[in-house]
Amino acid sequence: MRIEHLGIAVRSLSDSDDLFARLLGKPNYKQESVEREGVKTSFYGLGDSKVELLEATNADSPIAKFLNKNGEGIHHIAFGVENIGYEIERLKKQGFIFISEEPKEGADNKLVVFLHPKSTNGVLVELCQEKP
Ligand SMILES: CC[C@@H](C(=O)O)C(=O)SCCNC(=O)CCNC(=O)[C@H](O)C(C)(C)COP(=O)(O)OP(=O)(O)OC[C@H]1O[C@@H](n2cnc3c(N)ncnc32)[C@H](O)[C@@H]1OP(=O)(O)O
Ligand SMILES: [Co+2]
Repeated sequence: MRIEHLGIAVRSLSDSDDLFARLLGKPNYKQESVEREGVKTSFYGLGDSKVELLEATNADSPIAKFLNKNGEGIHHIAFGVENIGYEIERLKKQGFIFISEEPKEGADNKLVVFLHPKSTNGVLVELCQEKP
């Protein structure tokens, strides 16, 4: 496993794109919406990892709920894995709780699943695998 990306919840993608481009000294390499998750994302490459900015696209989005409760900030950590099915089975046997055990299409050509923060010390964990 490695840290594939850090997800950061933001209120305005355009304002935060401006901020992160200045912070990291380079522009984002893509924006992509994932309607199922109710998010619009913006990605920055950072060595072997990425920063994923997340703006809510509707009021029911997990990002809208998170922003209402916590304000802007780190929303999740995503671990990159080679075989997501294998990791789901391995972690289930260890007692970890998945929000859904079915990998779904994420952003940036990935299959993704989430572990519930209640089973991971209050941190929302995403597993992601490159789409075959
Ligand atoms: C773009 C696709 C993909 C990618 O390719 O990278 C993404 O990153 S999508 C990112 C957005 N999608 C998700 O976050 C999906 C997974 N999340 C969920 O399913 C839900 O957010 C949740 C974690 C199940 C919580 O939903 P819900 O129970 O409806 O919300 P509550 O507000 O009632 O929270 C319950 C409980 O959970 C705590 N919580 C919520 N979000 C987080 C978080 N990001 N990190 C840590 N803890 C979180 C919340 O504080 C509540 O705790 P208690 O108050 O103690 O009960
Ligand atoms: Co993510």
